[in-house]
Order: sequence, then structure tokens, then C-alpha cells
Amino acid sequence: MITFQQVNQLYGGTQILWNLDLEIRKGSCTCIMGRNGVGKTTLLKCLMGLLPVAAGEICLGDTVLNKVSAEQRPYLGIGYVPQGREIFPMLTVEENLRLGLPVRQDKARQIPDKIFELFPVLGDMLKRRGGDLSGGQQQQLAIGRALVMEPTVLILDEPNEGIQPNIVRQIGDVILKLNETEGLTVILVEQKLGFARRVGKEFRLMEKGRVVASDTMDKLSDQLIKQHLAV
Ligand SMILES: Nc1ncnc2c1ncn2[C@@H]1O[C@H](COP(=O)(O)OP(=O)(O)OP(=O)(O)O)[C@@H](O)[C@H]1O
Repeated sequence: MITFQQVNQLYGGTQILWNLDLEIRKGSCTCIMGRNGVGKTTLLKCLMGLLPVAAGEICLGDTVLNKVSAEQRPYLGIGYVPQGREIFPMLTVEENLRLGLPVRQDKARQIPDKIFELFPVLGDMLKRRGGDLSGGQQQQLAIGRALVMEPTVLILDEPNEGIQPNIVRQIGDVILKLNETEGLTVILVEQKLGFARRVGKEFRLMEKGRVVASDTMDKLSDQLIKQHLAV
């Protein structure tokens, strides 16, 4: 459903992605894994159009994304929760969530109840400023905002970084529910092995700007972990 074919990306003169090939199956929950600096965030930013690719093709189904601007990609059903969350701290929780509404196909005017069922804390804090929320609550807000758009693909970049364990568990439950019961395709950059194993159905291991191993999560062996993840 999502494919990268021979994708290359450079920051100035420094090449980060090298002839990267990747396939993400529709309806899967795929963890992109690898040590710091291998290019995981860069890969997601290329998928979102936030970084230009120097060569290669990125497709969503039959649509070649290279030709679609970053502003238009959410309208294709791609929801993105960036590393560091990037909520608007001066806007209220409600205002942050409402930002996703114009992207919906049905042009709904109300934030769907489902968001508050998934993350009850957002309903309790609707009038509070985003910046006043805890890190975990902000992460839930960032995921909620992406879900307001009703995406068919949800992309999460290290959603659990610096977040307390009970909220990590809640976020895991939400991802599992959306993926398993609603068939949402999930792409997750995740460093925490336990979390990746709990929610991920497949993995892609990266090394120096390439995908070097791809399989179902039950095949993530100690050998692969030692080779590509252990520091
Ligand atoms: N704006 C930038 N300009 C130049 N180099 C960059 C820039 N952003 C990232 N890099 C470099 O690109 C490489 C890949 O970074 P990237 O953030 O994609 O890695 P990552 O696998 O997501 O790592 P992490 O787990 O630390 O977030 C790193 O060497 C990083 O230093």
C-alpha cells in the first residue's frame, strides 16, 4: 500500500537515505526500528513531504506522492504525529483538535465523540491550553488531532519518548484498537522493544539509511536485535 522505491535523501551534502526500499502493507501495524541516527525520522518526513527526496519514488496505492505537496498529503488520508508532538501550546485542547476538521471528507463541524472515548482526558481538558498539559497528555492530544482527520494511515514518530508508563500503556491500547478493530494502517517509529513487540505486527529494521531486515514481529530474533538495535 505504501512503497518506497530506491529513495535517496540528502541534507545539504550529507546523504541520509540510500536507495531505500520499503513496503508497508495496508491494515498492518509496522514498526520502523534502528539505532539513533539511521534515518527513521527522515524517512517519515519524506513520506509526509516535509523533506524533498533527491531520487526515487514514494507511493500510496497508485498515487505517486512525490508529486503531491506536503499540504495535500493529509487529504489523501495520511495522519502524522511528529516526534516532539508539535501541538500548539497557546491554543486550547479543543482548538488544537478542531484543526483536523477541515481535512475530513465529510467536513464535519464537530469533533467526533470517538476522540474523547479513546482519550477521555482530552474531553476533561477541552478548554485548557495545550501548553498547560503534561507531556503524556500532549501526546494524546497530538494523536487525537491526527485522528480527527479520519486518516486511513496513522504515522507516529516515537510517541512514547519521555512519557510515563501508564500513558504509554494507554497509547498502546489505542493503537491496538484502531489497528485491530478498525483496520487502520499504522506506521510507528519506536525505540522501545517491549512496546514495539506489543503493538507491532511487522518490523522494518534500518541501518545507515537503508532497510536491512523486514518481517513479521514474531520473527524479530535476538540475533537481529543484537545486530541492529543493541548499543
Ligand atoms: N536538519 C538536518 N540537517 C542535517 N542533518 C540532519 C538534519 N536532521 C537530521 N540530520 C541527520 O540525519 C541523520 C538521520 O537523522 P534521523 O533523525 O532521521 O534519524 P533517526 O533514525 O530518526 O534517529 P533518532 O532515533 O535519533 O531520532 C542523523 O545523522 C542526523 O544527524
